[in-house]
Amino acid sequence: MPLPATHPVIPPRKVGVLLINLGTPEAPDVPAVRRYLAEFLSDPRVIEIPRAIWKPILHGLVLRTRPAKSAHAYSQVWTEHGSPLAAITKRQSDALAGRLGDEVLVDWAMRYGAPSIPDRLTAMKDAGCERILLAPLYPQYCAATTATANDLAFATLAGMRWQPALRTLPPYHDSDDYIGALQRDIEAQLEALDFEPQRLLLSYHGMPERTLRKGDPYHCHCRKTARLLGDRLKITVDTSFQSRFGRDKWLEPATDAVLKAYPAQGITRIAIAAPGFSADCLETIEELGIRGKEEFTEAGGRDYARLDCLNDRDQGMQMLEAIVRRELAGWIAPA
Ligand SMILES: C=CC1=C(C)c2cc3[nH]c(cc4nc(cc5[nH]c(cc1n2)c(C)c5CCC(=O)O)C(CCC(=O)O)=C4C)c(C)c3C=C
Ligand SMILES: [Fe+2]
Ligand SMILES: [Fe+2]
Repeated sequence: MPLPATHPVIPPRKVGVLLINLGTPEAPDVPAVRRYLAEFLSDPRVIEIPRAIWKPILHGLVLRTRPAKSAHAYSQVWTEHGSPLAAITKRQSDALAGRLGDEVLVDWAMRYGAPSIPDRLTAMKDAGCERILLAPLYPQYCAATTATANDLAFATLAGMRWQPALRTLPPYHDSDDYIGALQRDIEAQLEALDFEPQRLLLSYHGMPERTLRKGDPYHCHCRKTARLLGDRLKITVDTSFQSRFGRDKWLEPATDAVLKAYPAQGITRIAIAAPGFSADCLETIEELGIRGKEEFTEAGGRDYARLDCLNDRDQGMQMLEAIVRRELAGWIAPA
């Protein structure tokens, strides 16, 4: 029997995968960075201070001073395709779409800024995705990253009449696919260097130390990744935490302190990698690649190499395909 003319069009059923990363400003200038920081630093999952205390600090101090400093940093890493974080996440999404084939619609979104999670989730549902895997690209679980991305996706569904079924990608900090990809990729990058590093420093994004006491597994996940990777690599591995923000005590040791202390211990040739970042971004290219190198060489270090993240290179995409296919089991045919 034909449908009545008033019946809405129902698109053919699809499975969707939404890759999610943190977010980045739309331009390396002060107004765009201020907009980005205002959204990011207003998230109570990121700054866990009572709003009545934090809001005046954010608007009266942080958003008046930090945007200029950060915009200068962003201008040093900006590319013809825009922010490295957004450009690489888009390439990962395109490459994963090619690997998964027509059965799966792959898209990408940012937790802060554009393209937004509500916008992309709504577009996926409109395109017929009745089942969607949310894939926040953070190997180590953290409430300030994984949970807030999932929160916003769930909040988006709260406004939908016909909700898609959702799955979320679990942390993959100890998965064989991830550790193996890092091992092979790091070994290849070390091999290509024109010097032999005495140490490999694994630098993770820091978090306030109290989040560990409150039960966030992030610290333990970072340590486990480092242990599993260290067991497989021939080089001695150290671990540190970067990007301290504010006055509270953060996870230690701090990356800048480790870099400054190495030369006095006779360690003057090092490589540094950031396995917690699935894509290179401000924190890896500028903080580790530019500032970290200055700190190390000013303290007497001689040779310094920043290794790239897995990004959309073969090892990274093989790993992403494997962990995504595992979570899609029962939704798509096995490869
Ligand atoms: C209290 C503040 C912050 C917490 C907590 C935090 C956790 C956290 N962040 C990442 C990943 C990224 N952070 C990036 C930039 C960035 N982070 C903070 C602050 C906190 N992060 C700020 C203020 C900024 C902006 C830049 C600056 O002003 O310094 C980025 C890079 C974004 C880009 O555009 O390139 C990433 C990625 C993780 C994984 C994490 C907790 C585990
Ligand atoms: Fe951060
Ligand atoms: Fe721990």
